[in-house]
Amino acid sequence: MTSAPVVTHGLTKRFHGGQVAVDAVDLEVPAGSVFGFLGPNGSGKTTTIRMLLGLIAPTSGAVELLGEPMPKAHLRVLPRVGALVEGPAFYPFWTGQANLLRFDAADRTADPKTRKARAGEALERVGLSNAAGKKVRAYSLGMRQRLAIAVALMQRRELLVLDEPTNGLDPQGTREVRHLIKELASDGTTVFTSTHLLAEVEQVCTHAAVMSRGKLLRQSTVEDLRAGLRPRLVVRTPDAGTAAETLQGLGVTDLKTSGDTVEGDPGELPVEKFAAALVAADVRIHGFGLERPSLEDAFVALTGEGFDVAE
Ligand SMILES: Nc1ncnc2c1ncn2[C@@H]1O[C@H](COP(=O)(O)OP(=O)(O)OP(=O)(O)O)[C@@H](O)[C@H]1O
Repeated sequence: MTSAPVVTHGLTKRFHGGQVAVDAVDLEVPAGSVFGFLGPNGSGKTTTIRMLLGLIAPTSGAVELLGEPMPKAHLRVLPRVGALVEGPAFYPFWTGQANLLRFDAADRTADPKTRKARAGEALERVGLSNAAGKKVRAYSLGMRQRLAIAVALMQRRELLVLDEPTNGLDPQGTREVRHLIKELASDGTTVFTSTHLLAEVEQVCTHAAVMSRGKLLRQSTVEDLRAGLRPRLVVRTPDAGTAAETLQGLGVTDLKTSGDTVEGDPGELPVEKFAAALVAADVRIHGFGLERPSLEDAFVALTGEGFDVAE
């Protein structure tokens, strides 16, 4: 059995001034997963990632990366981990390839004899082979971010830790980076990526952990995150008032009406009976169906707040 590449026990960070940024977090990231570390701005994601990588010390708790204790084993562990925490600063007037070679030259664990070949491979993996000889100044934002990921890929990595890798990118750049993450994961690398975007988790991740105000609320497969919520019955009709009354009479709970839409929790009731009952009550039906809850619904159910509410 392979042990989980990232494990934390009661990981806590209290900054000077008493603020608890990360509060007793127990993470377990399965091998081979694309793990979305999800939470609004300020929920403690970056602070957690910095502790995982040994960039700051926890106030209490423990971190294991690739089965080894951090930061104690950092010399053995970190060469097996590619990280993108704060984007590396590139020289704009140097080519992408020259920038990669420079970062590798600063890495004492890197073999200078294989440097050029490794840079070529990393550029290939992020889809920048054709732009290797272009100055970084001429790169789009997406290309720069892919180059930053190439820095992390200069050596073979078992684990990639990415802090908001699509932050600040335009839609095209975002698509490029999401595609790249999926591709990296498809050859077995575990990817741990933080994000404040639910869509990113839906599109890219197999697993997710939800952070809110420093606490880890839930971690599971993305599928199970949604599965906790029942589908909602949604009816679109110009006769919303009568529809709501009829559905209530049939036992639908948690009914909400907004404009021409009535929705509610059908529980275990047979849905096929509802349409007939609505028609019998002279309700004109423009739309009728069961809607699968979104990840956003799951998030709101977990935290009791909208996703964009930061603090
Ligand atoms: N060096 C620091 N000193 C004091 N407080 C800090 C420090 N770094 C972070 N914090 C606070 O800790 C909390 C968590 O911040 P953190 O950056 O980990 O959140 P985040 O989820 O990564 O959000 P963002 O996406 O905005 O970076 C915030 O309230 C932040 O203001």
